[in-house]
Amino acid sequence: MTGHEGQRPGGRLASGTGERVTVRVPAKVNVQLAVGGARADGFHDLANVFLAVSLFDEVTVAPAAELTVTCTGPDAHQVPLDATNLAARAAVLLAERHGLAPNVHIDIAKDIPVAGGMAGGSADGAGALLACDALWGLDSTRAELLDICAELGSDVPFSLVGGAALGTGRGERLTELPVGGDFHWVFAVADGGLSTPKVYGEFDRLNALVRVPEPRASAHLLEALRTGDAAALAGALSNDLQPAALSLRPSLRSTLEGGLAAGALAALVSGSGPTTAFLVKDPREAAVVAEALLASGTCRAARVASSPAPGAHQVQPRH
Ligand SMILES: C[C@@](CO)(OP(=O)(O)O)[C@H](O)COP(=O)(O)OP(=O)(O)OC[C@H]1O[C@@H](n2ccc(N)nc2=O)[C@H](O)[C@@H]1O
Ligand SMILES: Nc1ncnc2c1ncn2[C@@H]1O[C@H](COP(=O)(O)OP(=O)(O)O)[C@@H](O)[C@H]1O
Repeated sequence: MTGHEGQRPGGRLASGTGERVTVRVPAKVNVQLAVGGARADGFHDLANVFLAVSLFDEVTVAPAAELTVTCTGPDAHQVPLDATNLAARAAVLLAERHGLAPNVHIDIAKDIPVAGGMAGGSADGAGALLACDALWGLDSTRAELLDICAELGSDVPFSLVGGAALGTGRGERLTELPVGGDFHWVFAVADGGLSTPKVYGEFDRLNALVRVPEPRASAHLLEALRTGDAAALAGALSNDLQPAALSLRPSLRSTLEGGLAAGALAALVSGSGPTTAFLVKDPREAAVVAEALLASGTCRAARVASSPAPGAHQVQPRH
């Protein structure tokens, strides 16, 4: 990995700052997303194998008269700047737990596609949490931060942890996984987002007459991650939400086919979509597949990334 200047292990407060804290947080791809039947609380039990990838948002917090949010980047217009923003919600939850007023300005430099199944909002929630914890000198434990993350959303704990992890329950209970090498990816960004609850709803509709089995992590997949074997990982990738995402957005089929025709080892929808993910052999193949995807006109952008990537971590603020 490059570009982690100023990284502080554990995301602790840079000594002597107190004015501005910046945290960088990765996107994710689900290399396996096994989905169980709908639970009474509306969620689904999962075996969710997360892999963090090297597309990052940066969340900067600074003291302010009141809680405000700004966002920059190509997708910034799609990000809510009110109290529903996951970064704002993180600041409020942490402040409440410590009897503080959440008087911070939060600036999000957004590079993760919005509503694309790459957990960009979750990344900003985890980033704001770690950044406010440092700004306010709270020194929360990892367990305290993970607890707040789980309250913010099912994917948020993984954004804090990064690397690779198996998420069980609704995806919030994490077991970190060993990864034995780098994997290379191309992500095709679609026009417009897909709503996560709608995709889970479509999964329920498509499986209404089926007995959905208990979700389980694949031993082959965990072994492929552990050994860093891209060909084996390609054979083990799976996403139970893919039929639902394709049902809601049939045009994704041609994007998946286009990337495979251009030489990707495997293709799948990322999480609830509509971003599609292509596992490739190396960075050179990544460039070839990205160019072919763009030329095909079946996606809005093609992004190259590698994994695993580190979880939320503090970096030097940009000036
Ligand atoms: C599908 C996944 C795969 O990692 O990610 P995305 O593709 O959205 O990034 C996740 O399960 C998304 O997690 P996240 O986006 O944090 O969802 P939450 O805010 O907790 O829940 C939003 C809604 O999604 C549905 N939901 C979410 C998680 C889960 N295990 N079962 C569900 O049914 C519920 O309808 C819930 O109300
Ligand atoms: N900081 C944020 N960044 C992006 N989206 C956010 C954020 N906070 C709340 N949202 C909302 O979350 C929705 C899902 O966005 P995102 O987390 O990017 O996608 P996904 O859930 O598919 O991974 C968006 O449509 C937006 O309304």
